[in-house]
Amino acid sequence: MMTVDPAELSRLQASKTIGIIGLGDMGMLYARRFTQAGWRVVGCDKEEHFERFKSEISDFEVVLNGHYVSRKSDYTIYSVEAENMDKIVSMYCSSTKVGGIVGGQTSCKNVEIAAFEKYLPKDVEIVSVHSLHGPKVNTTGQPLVLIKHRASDDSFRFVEILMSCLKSKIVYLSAEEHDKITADTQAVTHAAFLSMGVAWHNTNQYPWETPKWVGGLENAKINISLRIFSNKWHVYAGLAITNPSAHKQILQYATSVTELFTLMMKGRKQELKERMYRAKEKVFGHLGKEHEMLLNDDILQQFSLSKSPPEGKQLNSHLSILAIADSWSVLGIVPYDHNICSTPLFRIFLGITEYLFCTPGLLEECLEVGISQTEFREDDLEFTLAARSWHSIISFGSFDLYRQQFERTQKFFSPMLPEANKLGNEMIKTILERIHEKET
Ligand SMILES: NC(=O)C1=CN([C@@H]2O[C@H](COP(=O)(O)OP(=O)(O)OC[C@H]3O[C@@H](n4cnc5c(N)ncnc54)[C@H](OP(=O)(O)O)[C@@H]3O)[C@@H](O)[C@H]2O)C=CC1
Ligand SMILES: O=C(O)C(=O)Cc1ccc(O)cc1
Repeated sequence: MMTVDPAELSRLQASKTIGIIGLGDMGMLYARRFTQAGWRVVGCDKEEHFERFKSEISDFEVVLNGHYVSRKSDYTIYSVEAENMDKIVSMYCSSTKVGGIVGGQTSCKNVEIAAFEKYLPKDVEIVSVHSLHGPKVNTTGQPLVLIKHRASDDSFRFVEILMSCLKSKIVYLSAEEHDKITADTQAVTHAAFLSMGVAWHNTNQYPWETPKWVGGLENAKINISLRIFSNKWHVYAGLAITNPSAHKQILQYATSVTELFTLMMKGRKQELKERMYRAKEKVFGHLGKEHEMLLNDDILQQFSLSKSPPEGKQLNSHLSILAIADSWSVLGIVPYDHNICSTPLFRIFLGITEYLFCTPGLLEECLEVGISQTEFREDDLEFTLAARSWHSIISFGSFDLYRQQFERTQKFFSPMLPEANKLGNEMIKTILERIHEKET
């Protein structure tokens, strides 16, 4: 954690105003936390929401639109949908205070920085941010990326001091580095869990009601998938569609799923084994004997959505997990290198993959099931189709199709989403505490 001189903090808080454009989940989180820490905050949402926000919010100033925010603020953060970033920046940027600083919270920096460079007056500085967690996660200790794109050291220091109230772990990156890492971590993780959800939907199963999806690994898959479907579609669409590096990762994931499923169907056991052992060596080969695994089946066992979880476990090919290790292997990604900059969902995906590959005998068991049992063929086929369909939608850049596919499955799961969210929060809290213990 950085140290902040109290006198410097008081001087900045007395002289600077922080602006937030977009008072949705993340914008509101920032506005509230900055206000509570003693900063002067001014925010806005869409003009049509002004009266509602004005009557509901009393702890910071709410104004009609982004022009009023920009004129007053020394640091303005755009916290809006990625799809509309270019349009919204073009609307308000010319009102930015002379000599001010501007940044954004969007999950991919490619479009955000391009919009700032295109529309902002040259005297305006650019420092962008990205909190690598959802709005309901405790910010303490979570990664927060800071991007000093066009700014003096003093201006950057001001943003660092402002952000210190979140008690997050600051990670310093360029916009390009940020997008490359988040493509490797977030985008492909979401693609996997979105595909699980669509596959369950297309086979008309609520997995917590089916005796097939039993045990800790299955609980993690179900809870994360439903957690994603309980969020807003635009968050996931934006970070996948607007990030060119993400397209490559998601294509590789869909290709790995297809190729592994084909080997299973054809019964090409030796080829499948060699490929997965190669992936194991490339992704997990560097872990020493003393490496303590983050997750195991027992820890995850307690987080079942089922009212009376069946005993024992059902063997599964775990195609979705085999395919992520294969993708990392083919693309030469060592996921542990990204731990410093990872989201809770990515850490869990890595944790369950590590568990499957590093528990003696478990990988062999999965490969055997994949080759010789037909119990999961239909599910694996639907999963393959879903992974390929998400890849098509993302590579065509269609926000509209993304929304349709997402909301269709969201509706299917809607009766269970509140409960799944509660359980998912508990599961994430437990796992984050475990990560914290391991790190300290
Ligand atoms: N949710 C998450 O887990 C995380 C999200 N992010 C990123 O942060 C950004 C915001 O996400 P999040 O808060 O979740 O999304 P929300 O949809 O909750 O918030 C966006 C807000 O911006 C408003 N808005 C749209 N246009 C304007 C405008 N012209 N002027 C002012 N406000 C406007 C929206 O109104 P309306 O709803 O009416 O369109 C909405 O209230 C996104 O780019 C997302 O990718 C980053 C980290 C985590
Ligand atoms: O942890 C995840 O991957 C999430 O789903 C929450 C999330 C969504 C978007 C972001 O830009 C950062 C975090």
